Amino acid sequence: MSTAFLELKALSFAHGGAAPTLAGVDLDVPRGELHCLLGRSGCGKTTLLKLAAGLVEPRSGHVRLRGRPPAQARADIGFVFQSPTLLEWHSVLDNVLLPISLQRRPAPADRDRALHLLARLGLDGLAQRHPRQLSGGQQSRAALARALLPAPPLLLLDEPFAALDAITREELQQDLLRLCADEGSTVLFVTHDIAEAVYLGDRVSVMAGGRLARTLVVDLPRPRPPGLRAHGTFARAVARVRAALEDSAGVCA
Ligand SMILES: Nc1ncnc2c1ncn2[C@@H]1O[C@H](COP(=O)(O)OP(=O)(O)OP(=O)(O)O)[C@@H](O)[C@H]1O
Repeated sequence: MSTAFLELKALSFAHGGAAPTLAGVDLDVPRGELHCLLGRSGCGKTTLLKLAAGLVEPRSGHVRLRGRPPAQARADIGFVFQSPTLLEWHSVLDNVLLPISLQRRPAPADRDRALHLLARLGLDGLAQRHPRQLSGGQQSRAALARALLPAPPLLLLDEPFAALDAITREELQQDLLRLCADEGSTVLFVTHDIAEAVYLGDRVSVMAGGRLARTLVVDLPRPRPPGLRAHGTFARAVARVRAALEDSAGVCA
């Protein structure tokens, strides 16, 4: 019996009649883990997240979230895909409340939680603005607040900070770690940034050519101490993951 919270088993997928995009992917993510996926462009990371979210069906193999297929566990999954979109005609607060208001009328407690998350993500005072009145980084924060609002047990994040400057990105990485620790979320996080994967991840999986080439444990303290990025242990962890990524390069088409 598997103890995985999220289980991907012998997962294969192809877009239309094309060659497999994913082939034989096995991954067990335990509850509370922040698991990063790294890999060259086109190796299948987004496709893997879509399978985990139940947005597409595998050709073979299966996904289970606490033993259930994702289609039966939608309420337990929050996601932020690349270039998160907010609804232009809604306020920031209403955008954050969207996962609730799609199901029922938000209660005062939902509103309080939305405002709390916005404040935690540095957006106090912007709740009544419209998305076009926010910077790109603020929009990313609002999209993250929206994904976190229902306190989903599983968060699927596809390069959510890719468009941001380095400092905003580091702030959001810290916010994400704090919020996930508080909420007990399990996270599958796609990134191209090796340092980001090492800073965030309990483990990092390297994808290549539609397969998981290697999974490495990140042996750094939790919570991440201040100044960690300047420390030799961090540089060594980054170098180890970089070497795994370079080793996998020959596998990637
Ligand atoms: N809708 C689609 N129809 C056909 N092929 C697709 C479709 N979406 C993705 N692909 C192909 O599937 C492969 C994997 O795409 P995917 O988006 O999963 O890669 P990725 O690793 O997330 O890439 P990136 O890092 O550039 O976002 C690519 O070769 C891509 O061209």
